[in-house]
Amino acid sequence: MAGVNVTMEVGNDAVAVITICNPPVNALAIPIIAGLKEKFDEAMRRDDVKAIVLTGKGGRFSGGFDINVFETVHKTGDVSVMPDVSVELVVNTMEDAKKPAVAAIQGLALGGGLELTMGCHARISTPKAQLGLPELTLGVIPGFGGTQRLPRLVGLSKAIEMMLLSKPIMSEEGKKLGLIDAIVSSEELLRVSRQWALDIAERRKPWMRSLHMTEKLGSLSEAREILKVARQQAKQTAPNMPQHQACLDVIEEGVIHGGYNGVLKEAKIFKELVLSDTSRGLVHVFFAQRATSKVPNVTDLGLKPRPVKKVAVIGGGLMGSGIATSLILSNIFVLLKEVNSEYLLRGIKLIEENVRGLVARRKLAKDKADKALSMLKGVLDYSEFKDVDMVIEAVIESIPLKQKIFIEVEKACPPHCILATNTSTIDLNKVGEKTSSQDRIIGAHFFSPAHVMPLLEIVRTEKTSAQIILDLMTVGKIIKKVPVVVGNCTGFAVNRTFFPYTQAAHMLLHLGVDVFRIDRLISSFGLPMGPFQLQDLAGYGVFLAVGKEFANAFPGRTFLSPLVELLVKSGRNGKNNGKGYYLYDKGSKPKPDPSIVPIIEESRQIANILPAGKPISVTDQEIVEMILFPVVNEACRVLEEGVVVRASDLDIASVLGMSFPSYRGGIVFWADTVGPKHIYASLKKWSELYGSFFTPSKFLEERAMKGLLLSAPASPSSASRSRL
Ligand SMILES: C[C@H](O)CC(=O)SCCNC(=O)CCNC(=O)[C@H](O)C(C)(C)COP(=O)(O)OP(=O)(O)OC[C@H]1O[C@@H](n2cnc3c(N)ncnc32)[C@H](O)[C@@H]1OP(=O)(O)O
Repeated sequence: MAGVNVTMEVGNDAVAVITICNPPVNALAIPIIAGLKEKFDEAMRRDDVKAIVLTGKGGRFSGGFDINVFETVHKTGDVSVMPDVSVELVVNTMEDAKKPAVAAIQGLALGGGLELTMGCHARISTPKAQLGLPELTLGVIPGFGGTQRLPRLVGLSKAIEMMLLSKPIMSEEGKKLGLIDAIVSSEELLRVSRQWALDIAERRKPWMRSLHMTEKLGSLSEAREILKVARQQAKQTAPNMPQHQACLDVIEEGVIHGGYNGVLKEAKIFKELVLSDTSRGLVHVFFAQRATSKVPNVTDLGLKPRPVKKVAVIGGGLMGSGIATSLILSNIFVLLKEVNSEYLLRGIKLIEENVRGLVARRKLAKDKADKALSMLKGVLDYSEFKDVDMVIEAVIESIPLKQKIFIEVEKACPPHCILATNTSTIDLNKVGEKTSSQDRIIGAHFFSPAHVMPLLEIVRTEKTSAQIILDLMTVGKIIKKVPVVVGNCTGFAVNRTFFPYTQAAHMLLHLGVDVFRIDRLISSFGLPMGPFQLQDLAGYGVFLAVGKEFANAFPGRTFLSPLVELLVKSGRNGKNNGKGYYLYDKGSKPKPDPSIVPIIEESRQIANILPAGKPISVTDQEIVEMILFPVVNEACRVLEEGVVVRASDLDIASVLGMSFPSYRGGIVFWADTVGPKHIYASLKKWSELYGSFFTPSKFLEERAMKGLLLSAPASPSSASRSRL
C-alpha cells in the first residue's frame, strides 16, 4: 500500500533514524515488520552507522501489531502467517545487536508498539504519551516479549496491573516507574534521542537490555505471592477468559527460568490464544465498534459536523440528570429545564452526586469536577433556549406531554437546533408529529446510568436529515459514547432485541425451572447478572410498562407473566425497597430470598403452562439456550427489517447496552458461532412443545435452510424493506 513503509535516514552524527509509517496509528503490519528487520540489518551492516533511533511518523509511535492479521488468522485458521517478531526481530536483531537503539516515542506506544520500544536500549518520550499493553482485550497476550520486559522495567505488580487490566499509563508515570528514561518536548525528541543513542554507543550511558534485568522482579517467593493473588483476582474478574491465566503463567515462566525462556513460552502460548474463540469474539468487537462510525448516506456524503456547544436537557430525573452529567463532563454547556424549582433542585443535586461520585471513586480530579459543574445552569422556562444547538427531552414516557414539549422547543430554539428525545419506547414519528421540523427530530437513547453506560442508540426516522444524524454522532463521540445509528421501531434495536430475554426467563420459571438456577447460569455464561436480578435492579414498574408496549406491538410472541404483579402486591419492588427475588442489605451481596417460593408457586398456578402439570426437565445448556435463542430470533427480525445498518452494529449494541459478554463477540456473532441450524431446530422444537413464543422467524428459517450465517449481508429483497 502507498505510504506504508519503513524509512531510514543516516545523519552526519552516524545515527540512523528508522521511522515506521502506516497511518493512522502506525500499526505493525506484516510489510512494516519486514521493513523494520531490513532497516535494522542494514544499519548493523553500515560502517557509517554507530547507533539507531526508532520512531513513528505523524506524532504516534505505534498502535501495535496489525489487528487485521488476527482477523485473517481467524478466517483461515492458519497461524503461520504471523511472523516471528519476538525472537528474530526484537531479541536477535534489536536487543542483542552490536549497536544500540533508542526509541523516540510520541503520542502512543501500545501493544507491539510498546514492546518494540522495550527491545530498544533506552526510551525517550514526549509528555502525555500513552503507554500500554492492551493485548488481553483482544483475547491474546503480549507477543513481542512484553510479558517479560515490562515486569523487568516497572516491577511485577505494576506490570501485571497494566496487562491484566489493559490499562495504559502516561509517559510521566512511565518515567517514575523506569519505563521511560527521559521526557522531552516533541521539538527536542529526535535531537535528544540521537544524542542518547550515541552516548550509549560510546558508553557514556548504560547499555540496558531489559530482558536481562532482574532487580525489579523481587525474590522468587515475593513474585510467587504476587502471581498467586493476581490469579485469584483474575478468576473472579475474568472467569471465562483464558488469556488472563495464560498471561500469568507466561510471566511466571520468565521469573523462574529467565527472560529468554519466558519469551519462548510467550510466543507459543500467543499462537494458541490467537486461535481461541475468545480472541475471535474480541477482535470482532474491536472492528465492529469502529464500523459503527460508518453510516451509509450519512458519513459518506462529505458533510461536516456542526459544533454543539450548548445543550438543553428537559427533565432532571434519573435519565435527564445522567445525560446532563455526560455533557458537562465533556465541557458542553447544559441548561437543565424542569417544571418547578423543587424538581429542578433535585435534578441539580443528582448531577452533583454523579460528578462527586466520580471524584470519590478517583475517576475524576476535583478541579475537573468543579469545572464540569460550572457548565450547568438550571432553568424553569425557555427564555434561554434561543442559542441552544441541541435539545434532549428526557421526561416521562407520555406521548401528549412529549408532543407538547416539541411544539414548544420548536418555537423557542434556533432553526439549526437538533431536537432529540431520550424515549426508549415511543414511536419518534408520534413525538414529532405536531411540529414542522421532522427532519430535525431524532432519538438519543441513552442507557441507565447515562453517565456510565457507553452506548448511545441514535434513532432516525425516514425524515431525519443526514446532517442531524452526523451532528448527534459527533456529540456522542465527544461525550465518549459509542453511537450506533438504528431505525425507528418499538424498542428500537437494543430493547427490542432483548425483550424476549426477560420474557423467556419468566416462561422457564413458569415451566418449573428454579429462578436462582436461571440467574446463576446466565451469570456463568458471562452477563453481569441473571435476568431476575436485573429485574430487581431496574424496578418492576419498567417491566410492567414496557411489557404492555411489546405485547401490543408484537402479539403472538409475548408471555404474559402474572408474577411481577404478585410480587408488587406482596410489597416487593426489587432493589429499590430491598426486597425482590433477592434480599438487599446495605453493604452485602444480594441474597436469594427463599420466601419468594410460595409466590412463584401461586404464579405458576395462574399461568398454568406446566406440561401435564409437571416441571420440565432441562439441562444447564438448554436453560441458557432457551433464554438466549429467543433473543437471537428477535435479532433476526431486527436484521430482516433493516433496523440496523449491519449485523455487527447489533453486536456492539448488545455488548455496550446489555453487557452481553464481549468475548462472545455480541449476540449475532455468538449466534453464528453456535450455528443458525441448531438455533432454528431448537426453537422449532420448543415452539411445538411450549407454544408460539418460540416460533422461529422467517429470516432465521431461511438462513438455517440455506446454510448461511445470520451476519451475512441482507438479500436485495430485504434491503428494499430497510428502515435506514
Ligand atoms: C504481538 C502484539 O503483542 C500484539 C499486539 O500488538 S495487538 C494490538 C495491540 N494494540 C491495541 O490493542 C491498540 C488498538 N487500537 C486502539 O486502541 C485505538 O485504535 C488507538 C488508541 C490506537 C487509536 O484510537 P483512535 O484515535 O480513537 O482511532 P481508532 O478509530 O480507534 O483507530 C483508527 C483506525 O486505526 C485502526 N487501528 C487502530 N489500531 C490498530 C491496530 N493495532 N491494527 C490495525 N488497525 C488499527 C482502526 O481500526 C481504525 O481504522 P478505521 O479508521 O479503518 O476504522
